[in-house]
Amino acid sequence: MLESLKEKVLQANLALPKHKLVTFTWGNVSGIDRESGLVVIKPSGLDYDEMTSDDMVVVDLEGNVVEGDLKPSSDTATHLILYKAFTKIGGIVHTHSTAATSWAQAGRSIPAYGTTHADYFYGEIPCTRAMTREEIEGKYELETGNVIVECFESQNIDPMNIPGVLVNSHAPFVWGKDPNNAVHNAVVVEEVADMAMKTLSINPSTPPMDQTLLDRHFLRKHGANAYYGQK
Ligand SMILES: O=C(CO)[C@@H](O)[C@H](O)COP(=O)(O)O
Repeated sequence: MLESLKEKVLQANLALPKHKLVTFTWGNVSGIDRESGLVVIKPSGLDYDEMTSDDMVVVDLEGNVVEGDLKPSSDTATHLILYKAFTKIGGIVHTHSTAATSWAQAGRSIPAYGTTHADYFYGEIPCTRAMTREEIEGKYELETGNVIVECFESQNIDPMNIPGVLVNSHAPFVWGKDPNNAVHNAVVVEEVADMAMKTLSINPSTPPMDQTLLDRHFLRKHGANAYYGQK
C-alpha cells in the first residue's frame, strides 16, 4: 500500500546523509497520505545505506502499525502529533544537524538576521521550552510533540509560515508540503543556524533584520497567507 508515498519517503530519508544532515542512523523522515490518514515513516535504527522502500513502515495516526516488518522510528509519536495539529503539512524531517542542534541545546530561538532566512521562515525559528521532569519521565516522545504544538499555539505561530522548530536540549523538527519540501526546509534550517552563529561571532550585537525586508522576502516568495504550493 501507498507505494508512491513510500518511495518519496525513502528518497527523502536518503537525502539526509547526502545533505550531511545526519550521522549514522540519526534522524528520520515521514510523509502523510491525508486521504487515508496513514503515515509512512523510516524504520528505527536502519542504516541509510541499506534502506529500501519495502523497509518503510506504515502507521495510522494513533501509531498502530498498518504495514511493515520493522519497528517504526522512535520519533513516530512526535511526527503523528504534528500531523494532527498542523493539518496542512505533508512531510516531516527530524535531524541532529550540528548548527541547528547547537541552538536547540543552548535553548535559543534562531532570529531572522537576513534574507536567506526570510525566504523560508517568516520570523525566528522558535526553540521550545525545556520539558519538565514529569514529561521526560512520562511519555517522552508524545510530550516532545506536545511541547512543539504548545510553542506554536501559545505564540500564535502559523506552521506554514515557520516550517520548523528547535526542541530544547534535543534538535530540530522541520516540515513542509511533502517529504521532499520538508528536507529542503531542513537544509535551510541548518544553513541559517550556521549563518546566525557566524553572524553573532562577527557582531554579537547584531539585531534581527528589518521587518519590512523580512516581509518583502517572505511574502514575495510565499504570498500573504503562505501555504506551500498555493498562493
Ligand atoms: O532523536 C533521536 C535520538 O535522540 C532519533 O531521531 C534518532 O536519532 C533516530 O531514531 P530512529 O528514527 O532511528 O528510531
